[in-house]
Amino acid sequence: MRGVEEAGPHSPATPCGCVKPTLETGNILTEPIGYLESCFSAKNGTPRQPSVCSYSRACLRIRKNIFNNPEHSLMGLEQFSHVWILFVFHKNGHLSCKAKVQPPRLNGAKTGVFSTRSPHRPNAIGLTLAKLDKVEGGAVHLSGIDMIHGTPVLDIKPYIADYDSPQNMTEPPGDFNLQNNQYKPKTDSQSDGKTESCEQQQLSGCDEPQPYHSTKERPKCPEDRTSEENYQKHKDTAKIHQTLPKRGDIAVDLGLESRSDPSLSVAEEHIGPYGLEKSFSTERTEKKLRREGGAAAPQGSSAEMQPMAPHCPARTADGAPHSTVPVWLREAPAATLEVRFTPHAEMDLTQLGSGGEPGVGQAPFKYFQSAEEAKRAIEAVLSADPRSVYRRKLCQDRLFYFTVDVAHVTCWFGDGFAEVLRIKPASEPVRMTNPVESLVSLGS
Ligand SMILES: C[S@@+](CC[C@H](N)C(=O)[O-])C[C@H]1O[C@@H](n2cnc3c(N)ncnc32)[C@H](O)[C@@H]1O
Repeated sequence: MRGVEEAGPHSPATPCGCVKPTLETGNILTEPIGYLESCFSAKNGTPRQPSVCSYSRACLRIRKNIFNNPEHSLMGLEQFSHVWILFVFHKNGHLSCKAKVQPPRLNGAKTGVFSTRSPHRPNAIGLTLAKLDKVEGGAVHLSGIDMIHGTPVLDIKPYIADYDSPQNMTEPPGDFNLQNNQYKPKTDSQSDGKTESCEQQQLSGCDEPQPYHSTKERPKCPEDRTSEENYQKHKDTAKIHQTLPKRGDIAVDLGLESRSDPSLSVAEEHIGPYGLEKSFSTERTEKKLRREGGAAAPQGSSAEMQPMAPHCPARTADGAPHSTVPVWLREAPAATLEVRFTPHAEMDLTQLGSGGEPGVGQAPFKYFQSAEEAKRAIEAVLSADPRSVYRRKLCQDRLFYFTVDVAHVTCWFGDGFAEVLRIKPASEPVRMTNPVESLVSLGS
């Protein structure tokens, strides 16, 4: 394969002195196609992934300065159930980012930024798979989102399972290839004098870098290794500690809806983006529940992730390749919390849904259809524990606030639960970002 010429932002000129078009150097000046109107006003309390809360709603209106007739650009989109949303993490606060980050699920341990969904990355671009509820003129109505109000959106693309899910990828028959994570031992004559072990092939094929460090023992080939063995290996190397997970925990780990979520229809499960992992997770859930617990990163440590046995993908029953995730994502320590509402908070919510105190005329919810729906959304957000690792460890007894739709929620966290204390009308309406401020230059 031909190497890609390095033409960074500081070398826009060709050897002959011509200036290369910026697209060729990878520098683009983006112009948001619209600014998201979201039920979440701030980062606090916004789900970490779209799968956390199926009631989280948003609307995106295509701007007229992108297309004179925004509705033309959305023609045909209504035929899709899900869309990819590419957006800018405009509220990151700073442009800097680190090569290693501490994702909340790792409870303080570090891993490479590109193996996470951290908002703090070289180009502050987010990618969310949202449910497309409705296309209305030049606007799209979405649910299951994890972006805050005012988020500049760069693009919408339809989710197409045939293209976007490894389950649906076709492969050359009977051949080893790097995409399918299958190990086929090389003969000596093939090996070129270099050691290309199962582990290397596995590494090249897997989504996540999870090297073995032992050179003495040739690791089992992916298809030989059971997930139980993977777990054992991880347990040995990462000095994990065990906690008994709840069912919902696994769902959140893998970006799944909770099974108790009544909005999850069979059709969505079937065609949805996480269908593959769902069957996968059910099996793992059972295994996980059978044994005593899951792995956890060392509590309170800021250690780097220890090398661990990859979760090696096998294949689905019909022979399609699985996707692979690292053990820390499915065995992470963050548990699903039980969510309670005080009688006072229940009352607040009912009042809010009915338009506020009698005579005050407070507008009811803008995004939720009922107080019941708002309650479910609050439950979903809190059960996934939205606190940062810092807050979880050092400010455990502090009150936690967040705003969803017109509800300003006050709660506190105890051992394994979150309790909603008050729900008041949000005092400040969310202000839209000035579009001019949101022009983002990428790659410079
Ligand atoms: C972990 S990111 C994941 C986003 C996306 N699903 C992805 O994988 O790229 C989601 C978190 O980003 C934060 N966030 C959402 N919108 C943001 C914005 N416009 N600017 C900065 N941070 C944002 C919220 O705290 C939210 O919990």
